[in-house]
Amino acid sequence: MSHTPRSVIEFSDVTLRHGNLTRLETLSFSAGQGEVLALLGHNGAGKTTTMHLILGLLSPDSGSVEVLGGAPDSRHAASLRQRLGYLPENVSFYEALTGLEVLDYFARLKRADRRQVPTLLEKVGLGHAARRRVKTYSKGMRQRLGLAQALLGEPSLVLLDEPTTGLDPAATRDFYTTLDELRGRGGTVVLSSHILPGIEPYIDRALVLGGGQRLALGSMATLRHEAALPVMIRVRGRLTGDGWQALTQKPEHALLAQDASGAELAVPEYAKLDTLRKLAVMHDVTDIAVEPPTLEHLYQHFSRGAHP
Ligand SMILES: Nc1ncnc2c1ncn2[C@@H]1O[C@H](COP(=O)(O)OP(=O)(O)OP(=O)(O)O)[C@@H](O)[C@H]1O
Repeated sequence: MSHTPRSVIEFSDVTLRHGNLTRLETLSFSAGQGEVLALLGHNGAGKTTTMHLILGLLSPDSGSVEVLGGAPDSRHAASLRQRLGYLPENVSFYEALTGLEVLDYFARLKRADRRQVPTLLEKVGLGHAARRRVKTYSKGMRQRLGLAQALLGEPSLVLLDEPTTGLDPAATRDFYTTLDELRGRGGTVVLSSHILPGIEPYIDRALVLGGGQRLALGSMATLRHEAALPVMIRVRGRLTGDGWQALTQKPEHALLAQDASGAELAVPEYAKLDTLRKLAVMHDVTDIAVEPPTLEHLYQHFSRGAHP
């Protein structure tokens, strides 16, 4: 029997203005239990505003926001705070405290079990630096401490604003592995990111915002289907035969580059298999690689022309 995940976040036609400025306009989306949703958008697109509405720090002018079964700007806020973790965009801590002391302080604030503090520091790779003062931490170490803070109390929902800023590639991978664990135990994650390469395997859906509006929402498969961008086919070999000439002259094929070692063809999805079949039997073809549009391509496609 198929199981529909419970909705953890529900935005219905949310509009928020500030004077003449529209920060969000009729934004609707939901996020389910155990889902990782990425918020993507240029500077000023409305990502942080969306997070602040989820946190109850802002209230919509019209429309409604529901988080874990209630409005976050209502009396529901107190119980919500216990079940929610948040890593703000610019994280800062008391410099004179050690990592252990900082996290212990936040555990007390959040009324979370303080015994989990050393384990969390280990989990984010700060075990060795737990007793060092935060002022000696690098940017990446501060970011890891911020993540540990957001994970205190096993939250049902975690909001992460630009979480991988300042992290090196290994730390970014560790970070996403931690998110996978969270998702594995049914936690919901909403993260905003400018750093697109590499995040595809870890997110379930992406919400592309522009000028406070929803420009696209869906899984990679849905976004690829909607964008209908061509697939890139890289062919290796000395491509001179009649078959190759005929293929590149097809109106739906775009020959992007060609030299003595090979060529790049952009082909619509519907023509992909037919093209591959033809390439596979050509004697001058020695290798074929197929690259579907990446999240970065899709993001560029959907946010083209969007104003902040
Ligand atoms: N405190 C504020 N008062 C008034 N307007 C604001 C405030 N904060 C943000 N805005 C405006 O709201 C809109 C959305 O901003 P928001 O910070 O949500 O964007 P963002 O997508 O998070 O951008 P960034 O990638 O730069 O963090 C922008 O037009 C911005 O100028």
